[in-house]
Amino acid sequence: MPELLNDDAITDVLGTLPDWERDGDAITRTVELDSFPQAIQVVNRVAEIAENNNHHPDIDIRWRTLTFRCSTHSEGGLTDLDVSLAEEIDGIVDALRAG
Ligand SMILES: C[C@H](O)[C@H](O)[C@H]1CNC2=NC(N)=NC(=O)C2=N1
Repeated sequence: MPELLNDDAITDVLGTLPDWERDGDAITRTVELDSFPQAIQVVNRVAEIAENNNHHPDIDIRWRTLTFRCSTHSEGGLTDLDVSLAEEIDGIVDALRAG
C-alpha cells in the first residue's frame, strides 16, 4: 500500500515539480497546448501510462487547456504514485511541445 505523504514531504515534492501546486489532498497542473488535437494527444499518452500503472489522474479538458489533478483515492491523499504520475505528465507535455 502506498504511504501517505505528510505536509513537509508534499512541500519538498512541490519544490521538484514547479508546474504543479497543491489543492488539498491533490496536486494539480493546468497546461495550454497549441491546439485541441495536441491536447487530446497529451490526454491519450497520459491515459496509456495511467492504465499501465493503474494510477489515474482526473483530467479536465477545455479546448486547448488541460487540468490534471493527481491524488491517491484509495489512500485519501497524496502518495509517491501521484508524484511519479505528475513527472510522467510533465515528460509527455514537454515531449509533445518539443514536436
Ligand atoms: C481497482 C483499481 O486498481 C483501483 O481503483 C485504482 C485505479 N486507479 C487509481 N487512480 C488513483 N489516482 N487512485 C487510486 O486509488 C486508484 N485506484
